[in-house]
Amino acid sequence: MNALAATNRNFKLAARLLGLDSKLEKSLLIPFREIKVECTIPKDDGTLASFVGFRVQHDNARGPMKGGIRYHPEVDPDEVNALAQLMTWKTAVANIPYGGAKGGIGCNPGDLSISELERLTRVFTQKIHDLVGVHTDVPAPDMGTNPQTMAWILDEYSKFHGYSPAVVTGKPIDLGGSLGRDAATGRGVLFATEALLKEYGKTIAGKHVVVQGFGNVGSWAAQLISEQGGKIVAVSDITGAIKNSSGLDIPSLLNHVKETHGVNGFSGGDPVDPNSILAEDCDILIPAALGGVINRENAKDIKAKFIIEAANHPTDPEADEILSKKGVVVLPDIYANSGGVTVSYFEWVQNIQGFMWDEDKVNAELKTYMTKGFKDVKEMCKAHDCDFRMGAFSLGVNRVAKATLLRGWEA
Ligand SMILES: NC(=O)C1=CN([C@@H]2O[C@H](COP(=O)(O)OP(=O)(O)OC[C@H]3O[C@@H](n4cnc5c(N)ncnc54)[C@H](O)[C@@H]3O)[C@@H](O)[C@H]2O)C=CC1
Ligand SMILES: O=C(O)CCC(=O)C(=O)O
Repeated sequence: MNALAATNRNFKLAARLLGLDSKLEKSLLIPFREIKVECTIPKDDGTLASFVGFRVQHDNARGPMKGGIRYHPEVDPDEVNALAQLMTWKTAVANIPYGGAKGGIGCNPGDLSISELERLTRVFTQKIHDLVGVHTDVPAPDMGTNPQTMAWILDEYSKFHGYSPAVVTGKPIDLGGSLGRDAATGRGVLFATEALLKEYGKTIAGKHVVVQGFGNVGSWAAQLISEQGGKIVAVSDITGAIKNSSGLDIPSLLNHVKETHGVNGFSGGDPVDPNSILAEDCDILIPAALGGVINRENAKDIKAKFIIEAANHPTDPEADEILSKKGVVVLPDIYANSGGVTVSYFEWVQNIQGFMWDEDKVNAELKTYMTKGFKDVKEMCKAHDCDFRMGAFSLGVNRVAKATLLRGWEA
């Protein structure tokens, strides 16, 4: 099932659980605006290269639309639509005053030089600058983008609208970025995991953990979980996969990745087939890379008792059914990876106030939001006798539906 069909399916199940009026259901499903732009740049060798960029603004009932920008060869309109919709429910689950959006450019950032990436980012920003803004739509990093990408967007946007640091989040600290944003999604994954395990009378100490994806989210999650005594027994990224059943030395692995740009070849572990990493023996599985990786083909092989969705839409609905029958507990993306957008919200608030928080305050506030989010999701699970995915979807959809009804439709 593609990402959009899967996300629509989960939304519709939640809408039924809540007994939403069918007209309201339809209006919540249709995106507010879909933008598709052509971005042509001169490459370093003087030839031209054309790319397609997207920004889907899904819903703004609860506030400015918010969500990352992804640079990846597989970016397509359906996927961006699904990811934008997920942002709407995610910001509502986190209870931060935003709607949802997502963007992307179909490109392989690894094939482009820094100056080509800068030109591409600037052309994309020129094409969308009048449709984003501090109080309309606030982009942030996602797969393949980073604080430098946000700095270029900020600079290009500011040429048209005056200096506007709050138009993007996930910026470099020197340009008004928030302390703690870099680690925030991974730290949120740690807090979510702790909250879930507590529910089962367990802690992270000694748990065997597998992480798929070792970029911003996966590497921070692995580092913070290992600092709490969790054993990271296997990790993978685009370059390969490694395992060590006594636990990988994460600080050494981080150094290796800094030097070689991938986990492949790390001497503190044995190479393993990246295609079988999800089936490695562990207590906790953390997908932190692409969507749709847990599907009807491989769900039966998963040995983890808990899956914490650090990636967006890593689990297909057909896999959800198989996992549920196996008794595997899945903590869904729209709660589990909401730490990133939550600290993006703190960054936006700091920019608007012209004030900077220290990192301890950022991390403490993040913990408060993640803990409250878990409690709210759990209450929905209890009220509707459903799993965590439906608990989170019904919580998010209900909050957006309430805001939509309060604002009304009168023209
Ligand atoms: N950056 C953020 O704040 C947030 C990111 N996410 C989600 O987390 C996931 C990861 O995002 P980031 O860490 O920001 O991206 P990133 O670009 O920093 O890292 C992506 C990682 O995935 C790996 N990867 C790519 N294809 C792979 C494959 N086929 N198998 C295994 N690994 C593969 C890459 O090598 C890299 O290690 C995405 O699904 C993203 O949407 C969710 C919430 C916030
Ligand atoms: O930090 C943000 O605004 C958005 C992060 C994001 O794209 C996500 O949560 O999937």
